[in-house]
Amino acid sequence: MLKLDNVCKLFNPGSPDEKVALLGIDLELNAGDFVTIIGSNGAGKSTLMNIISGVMKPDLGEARIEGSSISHLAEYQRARWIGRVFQDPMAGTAPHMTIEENLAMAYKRGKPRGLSLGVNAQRRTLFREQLSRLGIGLEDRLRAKVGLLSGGERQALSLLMATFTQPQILLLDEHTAALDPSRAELITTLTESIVREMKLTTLMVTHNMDQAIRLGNRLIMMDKGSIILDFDETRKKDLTVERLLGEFEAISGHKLADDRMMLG
Ligand SMILES: Nc1ncnc2c1ncn2[C@@H]1O[C@H](COP(=O)(O)OP(=O)(O)OP(=O)(O)O)[C@@H](O)[C@H]1O
Repeated sequence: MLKLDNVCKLFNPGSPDEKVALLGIDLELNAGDFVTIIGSNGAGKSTLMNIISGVMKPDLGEARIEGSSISHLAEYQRARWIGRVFQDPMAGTAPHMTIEENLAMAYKRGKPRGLSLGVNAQRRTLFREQLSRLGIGLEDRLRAKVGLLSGGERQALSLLMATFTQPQILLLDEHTAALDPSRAELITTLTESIVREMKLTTLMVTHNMDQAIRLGNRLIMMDKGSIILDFDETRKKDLTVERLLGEFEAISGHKLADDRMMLG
C-alpha cells in the first residue's frame, strides 16, 4: 500500500542550525493497517507526515503508493489519495463557508475537473446522511458557518471531510491533542469507527501513550529521525504504558522526552 524507502530529510544543511529530521526511514504499510506513531520531541513525526502528504520533498529516498512513486506529485495532486486531519481544528475547514459548502469542497476533491462546487438536493441528502454518522447533530446545521462550531465539532467535520472520498491513506496528526478530554474521546471513537468501516490505511501521530497502545494494529516509536521500535498487533496487545516507556529507554538510551506526553 504505502512504502517508504530510505527517506531522509535534513533542514538547513551545512549551517550551524542543521537539523536531521529523518534518517533513512523504511516503512511499509499493508492495506487496512492502522498504525500509531509516538516519539520524543523533534523525532521527525511531523516531517514524516509532511513528506507523505507532499508538503515537503525528501532529500533522498522515495515514497510509493500501490507500487507507484508519488515523489513527483505536489500536495494538491496527492489529496486524491491522501486525507489528513491536523491538530488545529481551524486547519481542516474553511470558517467562512457553511458546513455544506465545506463538504462540497471535500466531495469535489479527486473528482473530474469541472464538477461544480454547488450543493443540489441530491448532494444535500448525501451530506446529511454522512453527517448523521457523526452522531452530534451536524446534519441539522448544514447552513451554519463552520467558524461557529466548537473545536470538537470542527474536528469531527474535518475527519469526515478527510475521509469523504475514501482516501488510500489517512494521516492523523495529533488530531485530538487540542481538544478537552471528553471531546478528544468523541473524536477518538469516531476515528475508530470510520477507519474500521471504511477499512482505511491510517497513520496516526499521538502524544497519548494509552491511545497509541489502544488504537490500531501496529505501533511505531521514533527517535532522532529513525524508527526505533515497531510493534505488530500481537506484541502490541501485551503492551502497557510502563513497558512502552521502558522499551523506549532501553533502545534509545534516554527517557522519552515529550513535553506534550499524556500517559493515559
Ligand atoms: N521547517 C523546518 N526548518 C528547520 N528545522 C525543522 C523544520 N521542521 C522541523 N525541523 C526540525 O526537524 C526535526 C524534526 O522535527 P519534527 O517537527 O518532524 O518532529 P516531531 O517528532 O513532529 O516533534 P514534536 O513532537 O516536538 O512536534 C526537529 O529537530 C525540528 O526542529
